[in-house]
Amino acid sequence: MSRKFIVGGNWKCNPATVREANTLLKEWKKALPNVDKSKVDVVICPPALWMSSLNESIEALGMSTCAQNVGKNDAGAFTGEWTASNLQDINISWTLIGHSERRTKYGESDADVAEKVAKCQDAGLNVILCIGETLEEREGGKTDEVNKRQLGAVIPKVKDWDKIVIAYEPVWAIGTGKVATPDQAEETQAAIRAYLKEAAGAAVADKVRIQYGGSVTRDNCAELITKPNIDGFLVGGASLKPTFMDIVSAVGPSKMVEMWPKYEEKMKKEGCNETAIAAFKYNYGVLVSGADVMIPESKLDPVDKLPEYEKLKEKPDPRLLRKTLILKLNGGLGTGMGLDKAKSLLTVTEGNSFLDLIAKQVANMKKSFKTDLKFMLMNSFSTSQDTLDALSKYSELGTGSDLEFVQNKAPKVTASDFSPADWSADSSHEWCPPGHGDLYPAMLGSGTLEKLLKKGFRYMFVSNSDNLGATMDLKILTHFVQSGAPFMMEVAERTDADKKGGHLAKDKATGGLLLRESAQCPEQDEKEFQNVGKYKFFNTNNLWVDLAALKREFRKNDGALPLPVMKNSKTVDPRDKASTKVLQLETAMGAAIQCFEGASALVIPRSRFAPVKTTNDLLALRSDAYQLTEDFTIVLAPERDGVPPDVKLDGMYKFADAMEKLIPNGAPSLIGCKKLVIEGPMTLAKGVVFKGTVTVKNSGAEKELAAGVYEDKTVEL
Ligand SMILES: O=C(CO)COP(=O)(O)O
Repeated sequence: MSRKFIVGGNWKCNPATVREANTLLKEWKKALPNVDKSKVDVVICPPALWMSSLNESIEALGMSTCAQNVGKNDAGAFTGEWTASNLQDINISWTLIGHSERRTKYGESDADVAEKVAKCQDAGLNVILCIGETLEEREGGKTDEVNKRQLGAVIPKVKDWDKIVIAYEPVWAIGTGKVATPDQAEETQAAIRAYLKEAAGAAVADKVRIQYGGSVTRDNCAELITKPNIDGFLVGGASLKPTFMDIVSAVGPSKMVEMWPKYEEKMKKEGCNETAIAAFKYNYGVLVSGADVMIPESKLDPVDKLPEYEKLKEKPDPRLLRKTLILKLNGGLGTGMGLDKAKSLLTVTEGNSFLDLIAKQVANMKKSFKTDLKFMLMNSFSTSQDTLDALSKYSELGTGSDLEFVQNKAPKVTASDFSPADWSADSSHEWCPPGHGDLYPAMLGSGTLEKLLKKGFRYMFVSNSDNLGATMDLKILTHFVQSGAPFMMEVAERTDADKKGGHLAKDKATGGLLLRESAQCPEQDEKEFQNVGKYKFFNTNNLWVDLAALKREFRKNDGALPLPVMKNSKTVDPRDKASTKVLQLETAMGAAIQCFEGASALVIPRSRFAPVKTTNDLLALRSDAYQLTEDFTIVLAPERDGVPPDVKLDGMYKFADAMEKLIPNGAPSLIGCKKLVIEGPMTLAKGVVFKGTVTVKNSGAEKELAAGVYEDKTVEL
């Protein structure tokens, strides 16, 4: 049977004045003018003194007023008490009974609670009966026993079960910010229902609603409410905020309840594993909860000092290499550069693709460290085959599941109603890769994490395959391991050119490190976001992860890492702008820094960060401004003094094949070039040398720029 949801707001002895209470009700009215009573009951428990005066406004919102307590007595000489009938008399038809604060702070026994319930039954009052175990009891394995005892005392007094709601509130979760995990709450509430069945019969067990209470917020409610034995919430602290209405909305006409079964079925049919499903469910839950993904300035402190690569003192320990995996993220298609295959197949320099260079780097590292380094790739469903083919000539790298694991797929979400996107013309368009934050669930779900740990691997160095500066560095590995940090991010100093990208910061509340991406910055804080003097560091996506700590985090969070979720608006068929609007839910792997307590960061030289995002980067890389070293890394020529040339190609060269046509004879010399701007159709002859700041323009038909030295000038062809 389906039970109607019920959400309670237990204000306890708050707020300070009745005026504030009225203001809160007005805020709620703005946020959600009227609750859909057919879907959810909402009861509000103000301090007793205000019940009468607030009742009308509460009812006007489609909610009911609920007392926080009631006497076990009838009318008479009971100073300070009120009776169940008194409540009925002032049109209050609900009360809480047995809240843990009444039990622990005012000595209410199971017998007192039972007597109160009996009085309410006689008066026809609805009761929310609160039960739950203390931390000590949970840790002593007594959770179910305590709940049974508290509930068992009441069962003989109940004649009308329609007037009873149970609120399971683990005492350790009340007001602590420590919410029970959805699985913990579900497991306990299922046991409560099983006991009800045993003691009061199947019909009762089936219809009685069981709320969960204890640090419920709008951020965690969407996930909890998907559990079959959680029929709503009893909310304390979060019910004193305007955003309490987000909890009501998440529970009432819940998209999660309505849509999740469809997603689950779709993902199962597609063969997605449990971890992939759990990861998407978390992301979808965040979407439908309407949780605020913004990180305002007021919540942040800047990070001023960090350890620096040049100052590391640890003595490099080569033994650690045998416990370390080098992982390259290779899920990206080079769509931005007009490719429909893995971006890493692009030729970078001297006939080598990114993959060739990576393979040669690894072979070289094995030689120089005299160790058999473990190397793997995370591919996506669209890059796997091409990549394995391209790497087959480097058999010493490994093959099959020893060489790769494949990123998960996630369903696209219809933007208008959050239903699973449907595109029968080509159902492959209904799926998308869920961002590189999927690294963690993909490692877990593919069994790779477990396999590596079993084989004695403990650490992972992960970087993007288009960052050829990201090589294994024993000094960094040793520093990471000896620091004992579970997670470490290589960061570089932001310059004006990086001000639009994300930055590292400290969470004011916890002191922990986090990343703020531009999509997470409220508009009014944009100036501070771009202040590179204040927020000095950016994430290079070269990350170091303790695999044992990763496994612990998964365990702690029910098999999903709670990474910030980004909504990417697209059309279901990316090439058909008129097709259905969809949202792609993505996470970023660097954001995991906030999930690990004690995570750290290291400032590295720019040479470890040389990504190729555009054909501008590619042209520069192909030129003599960069050199290919003996260990197959690409570094800036020493003459450049650490500063890459600033190349701005016309939009017509955005795609790699167009850029190839611009330089049919190879890249021009850029070793002495500060800035190069190319505008209009042209080709560069063999032997073109740019120096200083040069602009080349052509507005007519394609022309060739003749060989020669061009220095600090604008050339019109
Ligand atoms: O006691 C509670 C509700 O009755 C829960 O309080 P919190 O939501 O503040 O943890």
